[in-house]
Amino acid sequence: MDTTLLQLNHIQQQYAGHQVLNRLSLRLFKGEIGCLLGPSGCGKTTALRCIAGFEPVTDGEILINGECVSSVHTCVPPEKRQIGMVFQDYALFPHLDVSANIGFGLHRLPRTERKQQIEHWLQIVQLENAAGKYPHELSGGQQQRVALARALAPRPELLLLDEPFSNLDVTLREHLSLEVREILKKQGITAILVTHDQSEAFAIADKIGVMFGGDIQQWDSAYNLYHHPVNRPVADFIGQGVFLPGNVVDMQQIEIELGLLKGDVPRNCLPGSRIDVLIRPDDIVYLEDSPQRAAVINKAFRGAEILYTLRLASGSKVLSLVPSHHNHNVGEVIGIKLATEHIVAFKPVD
Ligand SMILES: Nc1ncnc2c1ncn2[C@@H]1O[C@H](COP(=O)(O)OP(=O)(O)OP(=O)(O)O)[C@@H](O)[C@H]1O
Repeated sequence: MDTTLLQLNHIQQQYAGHQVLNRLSLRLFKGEIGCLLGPSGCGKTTALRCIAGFEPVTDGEILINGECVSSVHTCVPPEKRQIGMVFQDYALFPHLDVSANIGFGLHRLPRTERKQQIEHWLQIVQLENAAGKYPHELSGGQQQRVALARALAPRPELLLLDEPFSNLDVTLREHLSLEVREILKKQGITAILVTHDQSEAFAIADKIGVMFGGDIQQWDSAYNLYHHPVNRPVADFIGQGVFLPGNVVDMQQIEIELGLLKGDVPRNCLPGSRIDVLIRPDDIVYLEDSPQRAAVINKAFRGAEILYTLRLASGSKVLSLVPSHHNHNVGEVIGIKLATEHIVAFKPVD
């Protein structure tokens, strides 16, 4: 059975009367990697600071391993929470070499054991050859691996990562987030990450909480956030796509310009009513001889694929992700086919 390691129950936090966290709740199981994802200012860092114990909560409670560490009455100090932290700016000690940085939180261990632990973590983050180097002699990615090893060496119950890869370039960011996921999974570490970068969240997390206005709109796997968003703000925020107008035929069918979609129609929409249907770039496939035609109005080369922006007969625009050997020019008219597997649709906004 899954054991809950971290639980936030309706936590609230305000700065000078401004409500920053608004009854935020989540549950993270032991060994799971969670992520708070949302636009700037939605309260991600504040939530992380509350979990760490740097900020008190003004209502609700935070439990770690079933023990209340934050409530209106309690705020267990950060050093007593068995939490490790990795920050955006690495925050390494500049006057200590890599080994000493990693060993910083291990001063209570006997000297030999401390040395063994440092070697163990150097190996895990693949920095055996950089043990005697100083932070300024390392690349950004290497510095962040030292920060990770330093945070993990004292074996915290929970690791908190605040935008840990945002100072790195895109390629390294993707590579390091996969590497960090592998390390955390192998070591069975429970972690929670804060980011506004979706691809980072998708690469590293088991569960992602999409935050707006101090609350989590949906706490779910990347797959479900993309394919089954619970509301329009989540659908808009996650991935790419456009909304096309449709008509509800019955509770299993919606008619849109591109044809008939089959699947569950939201219960609050009646047959005959208007509805907005989310069409993702992977819902429109290239089909050379299709009677359904669309004009290429923009294209973005992505390597294996090209993301086309297409104009339909009605003038509506859709996106389509097409294998890049189908290379068409702006202005060309191409054949497409609708290939949705389920319906994501919402009542039109008034
Ligand atoms: N110490 C503070 N005093 C007053 N207001 C604050 C303080 N810290 C944060 N805020 C406000 O709280 C809100 C949430 O900030 P927070 O840093 O948690 O957001 P965030 O989602 O992490 O944003 P970002 O992605 O830009 O870091 C913002 O409106 C911010 O201005």
